[in-house]
Amino acid sequence: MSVNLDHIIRVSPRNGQPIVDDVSLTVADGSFTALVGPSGAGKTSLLRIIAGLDPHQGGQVSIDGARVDNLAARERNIGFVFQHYALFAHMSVADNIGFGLSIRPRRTRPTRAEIASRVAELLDLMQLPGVGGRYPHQLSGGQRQRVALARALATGPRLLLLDEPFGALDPLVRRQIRGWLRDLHERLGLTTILVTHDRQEATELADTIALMRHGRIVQAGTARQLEESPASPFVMEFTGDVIRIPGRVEHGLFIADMPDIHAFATTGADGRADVLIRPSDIRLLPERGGAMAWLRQTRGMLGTYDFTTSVGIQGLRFETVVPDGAAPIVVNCALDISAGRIARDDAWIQPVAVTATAVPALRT
Ligand SMILES: Nc1ncnc2c1ncn2[C@@H]1O[C@H](COP(=O)(O)OP(=O)(O)OP(=O)(O)O)[C@@H](O)[C@H]1O
Repeated sequence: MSVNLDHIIRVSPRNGQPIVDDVSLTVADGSFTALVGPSGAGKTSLLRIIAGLDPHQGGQVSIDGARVDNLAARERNIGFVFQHYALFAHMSVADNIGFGLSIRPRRTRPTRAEIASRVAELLDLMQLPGVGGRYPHQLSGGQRQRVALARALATGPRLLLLDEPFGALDPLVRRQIRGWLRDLHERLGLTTILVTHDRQEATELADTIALMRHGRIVQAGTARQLEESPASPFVMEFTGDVIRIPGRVEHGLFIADMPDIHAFATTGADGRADVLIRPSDIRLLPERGGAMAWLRQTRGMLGTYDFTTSVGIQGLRFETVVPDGAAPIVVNCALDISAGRIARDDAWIQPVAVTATAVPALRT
């Protein structure tokens, strides 16, 4: 099932402020999409609008090309699982899973035998054979969430919405469940939208990641696209480790405030600016400055350095490639940060590195 969101707006019923602010997104049939972003970004709200659980004040939601804005949640045939979408404690696992089928109107309701057979099939699919007679409190957290998934899938939806379904599970179980969920998604030909705080989880599971902030989607694409071509400094900081180095652009050069960092050419306009760089893109240049870098630990080709400038400024710690033949303490060194991106006020003034033409560090 494809999902198309067209300029969706939802305002807070409390204060009229936008919660979802002009969001457009296309989710392809059979794809796995992750909605990520900081707390309060509007991820859950967007999911609830798709599910039909919350109203929206502007825009259109279409599923498989047909508008569903006026359809109630149960008419959309969507499966959803929320982190705290508790199972019915007084019902057995089998009754929990079969619940959605058993409350259907008489003319579309399957027989008891058909429901039992569907429940057994789902328990098998969830790798939970033999637990149908147990009660939720007799299951582990991971098992309970799989039962919640089985319940969501019982009516045969082709669209599955998951809101932090594994948020309460311990990291090991969480990782195991990930592989299994992706497999389930493929096998059942589902279209899945997952809300998660966990960047790693989104990267491992999803074909498309939509990063939200302040009710908007700031960038949507593959994990690689977001990491390699972040649309803004916020996206770069959200998608991996970043070091921010303050400085200024002057006459076509970025000049860091800190000494022993080589200035480099930029096309950005003059004024205050920051370089944002992945630590592994920082190059340590022995014999090219007056600073000292102390190798704290190594990991393969990479080393974690503490960098102290020639005027004694400390505090820059980064993991990067250990230069050939470098001693554990590299004296008289400088840094090349020309592989970074230059930002001003949360926007790029130079989103990609201009081919490095680093000039010697200025001693300021
Ligand atoms: N029913 C509501 N009434 C008023 N405000 C709401 C309502 N639902 C959500 N909000 C507000 O909308 C904003 C977005 O909330 P939402 O839960 O969608 O964000 P989120 O990105 O899912 O956050 P989290 O990751 O913490 O779950 C928040 O500021 C929240 O307080």
